[in-house]
Amino acid sequence: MARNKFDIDEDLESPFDIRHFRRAMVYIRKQKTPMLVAFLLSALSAGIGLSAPLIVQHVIDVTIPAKDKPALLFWSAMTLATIVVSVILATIRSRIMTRVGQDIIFEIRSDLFKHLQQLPFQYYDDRPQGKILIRVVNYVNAVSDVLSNGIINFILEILNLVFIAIFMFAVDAKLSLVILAGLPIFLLVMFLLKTRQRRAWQMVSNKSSNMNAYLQESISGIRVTQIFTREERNEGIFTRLAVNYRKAWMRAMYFTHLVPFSVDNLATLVLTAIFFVGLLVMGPAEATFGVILAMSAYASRFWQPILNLSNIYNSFINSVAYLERIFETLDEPVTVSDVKDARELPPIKGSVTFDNVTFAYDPGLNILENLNFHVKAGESIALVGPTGAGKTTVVNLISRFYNVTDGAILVDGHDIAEVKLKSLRSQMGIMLQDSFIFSGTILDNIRYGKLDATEEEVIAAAKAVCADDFIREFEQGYLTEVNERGSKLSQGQRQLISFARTLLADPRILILDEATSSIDARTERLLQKGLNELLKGRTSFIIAHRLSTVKNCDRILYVSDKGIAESGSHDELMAQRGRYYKLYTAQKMEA
Ligand SMILES: Nc1ncnc2c1ncn2[C@@H]1O[C@H](COP(=O)(O)OP(=O)(O)OP(=O)(O)O)[C@@H](O)[C@H]1O
Repeated sequence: MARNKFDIDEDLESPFDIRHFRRAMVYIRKQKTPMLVAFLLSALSAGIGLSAPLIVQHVIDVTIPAKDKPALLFWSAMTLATIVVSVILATIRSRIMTRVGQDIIFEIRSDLFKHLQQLPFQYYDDRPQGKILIRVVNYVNAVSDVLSNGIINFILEILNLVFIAIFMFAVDAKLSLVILAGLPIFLLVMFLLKTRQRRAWQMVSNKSSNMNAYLQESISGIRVTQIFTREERNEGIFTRLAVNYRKAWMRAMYFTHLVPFSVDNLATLVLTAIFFVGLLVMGPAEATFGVILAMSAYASRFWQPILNLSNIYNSFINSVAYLERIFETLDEPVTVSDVKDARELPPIKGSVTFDNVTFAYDPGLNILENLNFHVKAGESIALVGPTGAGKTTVVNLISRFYNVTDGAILVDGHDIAEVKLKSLRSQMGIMLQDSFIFSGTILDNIRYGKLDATEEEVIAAAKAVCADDFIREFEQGYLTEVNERGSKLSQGQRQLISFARTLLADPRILILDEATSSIDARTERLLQKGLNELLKGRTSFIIAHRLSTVKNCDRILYVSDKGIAESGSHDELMAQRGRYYKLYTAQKMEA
């Protein structure tokens, strides 16, 4: 059951939960030295920057009236120096923090990727891939700034505010009170606007996630879309998602623009109040031109840190939701993993026993019930039966892609739930229905599971599965680049390549799920010969709908009704005249 379809919004308005930030401290702590350096540089740069209005006031009120040219030159040079030093310090800080932000992103993303690689099939069965991608890419990007710059900026803006207040009061206390009088109105406007702005941006994030999920699904399914000429309808769905995104974006931008607009207006109001109080109430003796100018400069600077603090607060709140999603992914239990005292599975001979195995993907809906069978090492077993009967499920359980709900599966007498997964899967060769091809060369693809295989070994495996001929027909042969999913290759060629990949690993147990379904009859006959050689001495489970390909197996299991309805060799089952017999004769007649 998909928990989150492409058109279902995620809940991004989480209550502020300090635990997420505490957990994020693991990443931040590693960066504490560069962050401390950046903080000191910023504090220094801000302090130097704040002294400029004081210099201006001194020059206007003292130096110019005294016509003191050397002092004027000195203060001009000082002003220039404050600007240059501030810019240099700010640049260094920005470089350091960009690095810190990227390092944090790198760490979180690596942890996510590592975890995603371990998550069981079940996790991927349950959610759209696009939404997983968004977590790894967008959400991590979104939190990096808060985790790196957010904390430093938060402290800096508070310090900035305190310093501005000190400088302001040092110039004139009365006019400073005028500025402070605007504060309650400013805070109220901020509170009202910022909450809406934050929600609006969360909506943007949600709509972008939905669009991404649908886009991903559409790209994966493009062939089916075109076959069924669903393009127009899909465009309709995409348009709806894109329109929702645009609406959300427009609304978010409306608030984003409204904030500085309101701040500017408020700042102008306060400035007017300064002029009014300074000129009309205090008079020119007390409120000199220099004082008015310096106070105007501080007044306009005073709102910026408050505005920045409210931005930081909003980012913190948003990040909580993103962090929650990131940590939720990291906390997703690896349900199929090594148990506490898991043993290494020694080199196996290849016997397999299903001991009263019951299995359900979704609780209560058993796909297999009390399944019992024993396969001797070296035996070749065919699993046949109607669509959806559970054949793939049986082989997925042998490789422990899912845990059994009840009972046990034994390989050479070892319960597979108690041995190390790696030691189990490395002795198995599994060829799934979907023969996935990765981007890279054909050689890389065959070598995928055995990186140290020599070129000769790769070629030998390809020859064994009759893939060598068609590979050599490509201009670049084994070095031909194939793209992800192998769209340059035919379905049969993809199957042959993944066949070679499976065999190269020289497994003791071989699982072939519809491995030859797309291969033409002539190649299949050739393949069968090679295969018979290769299967010798190995235990094999072969799922095939084309019964002609499995009739030579030692034993055929007819899977149906949550269990095995018939079991025996081809001849035995034909003699029984049961379900296998019916299926076989029906196929024979069709042929
Ligand atoms: N990931 C999953 N989550 C929930 N149910 C599943 C999942 N995979 C398969 N099923 C269900 O389990 C049953 C058995 O599926 P399975 O793929 O094992 O059948 P099969 O015999 O291999 O079919 P086919 O011949 O079509 O490949 C089906 O009813 C299917 O709907």
